[in-house]
Amino acid sequence: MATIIDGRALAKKINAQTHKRVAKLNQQGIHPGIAVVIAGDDSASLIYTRNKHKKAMKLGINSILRKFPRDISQNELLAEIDNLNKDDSIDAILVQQPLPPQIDQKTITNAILPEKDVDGLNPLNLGKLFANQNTNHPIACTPRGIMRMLKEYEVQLKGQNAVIVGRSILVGKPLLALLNNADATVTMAGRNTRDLTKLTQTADILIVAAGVPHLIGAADVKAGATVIDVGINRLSTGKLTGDVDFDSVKEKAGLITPVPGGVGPMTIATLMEQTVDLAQWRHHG
Ligand SMILES: Nc1nc(=O)c2c([nH]1)NC[C@@H]1CN(c3ccc(C(=O)N[C@@H](CCC(=O)O)C(=O)O)cc3)C=[N+]21
Repeated sequence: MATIIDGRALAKKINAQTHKRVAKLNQQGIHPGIAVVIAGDDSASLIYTRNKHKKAMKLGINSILRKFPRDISQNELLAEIDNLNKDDSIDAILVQQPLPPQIDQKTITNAILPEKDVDGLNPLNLGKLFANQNTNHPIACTPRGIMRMLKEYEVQLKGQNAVIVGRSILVGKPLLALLNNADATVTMAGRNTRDLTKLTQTADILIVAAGVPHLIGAADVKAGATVIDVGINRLSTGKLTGDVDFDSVKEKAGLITPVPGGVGPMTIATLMEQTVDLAQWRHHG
């Protein structure tokens, strides 16, 4: 029976620290602010947006939401980002993914000032991450939150086999760099991977971000492994479920994150923390 990683408890601890940091910055006349831009009505994005907004208010972070219809043009969206880049009250800009098909994700990502890129997706920030530069640069919040959980639960990374299922720019790729920088032996798998089961069975650390409900069952997992479930799937019953069959895998894994209550709250806490980081870096270097 695995130890269940309590993402909510750790997020609470981080949020308390963030709250204190915000109060301190306020005394120096600095008021951290985040802008979230959303186009369309993807359900995961709406959950995220709602939770984020509530949390920001609670921690004293200014939060503005710019919501656009799904038929917004790329130029309109770029103009909005340009305004936020120039707005001195905004430290962090997050453009929700996925974007509607008429909009090129890379063009949008490149338009966000690297100093305000709270998702860490701008090529300059991604480059610093892959180059393992220990300078102040933002890192995608879900991967950073996952690394924080692994640290909290004292999961050894050096020399361990880490398998990431899912190759997205928001989760898989930054995690590849982070785990590699921590001296793990990292394998990236995706929908084209042959014999996924055989590969995941080699994982000491298995991170699943595929967006496929219950993709991973007990037979896919090595006994005692650390299993991190990044999936967030809304079932027709309205229930949230991950990419891992929690009930069976928890009997075999050593450590496991639940959905909800695992990676999700950590992503939000890290987003808040990193918004404050960006405010601090922008004002103090
Ligand atoms: N540019 C961008 N950056 C993102 O980081 C990003 C994104 N776009 N688009 C959407 C996905 C999804 N995502 C979530 C984060 C937290 C919860 C979350 O708070 N989950 C709670 C929710 C529980 C509930 O409300 O029922 C939990 O797992 O316990 C959900 C979803 C971030 N994403």
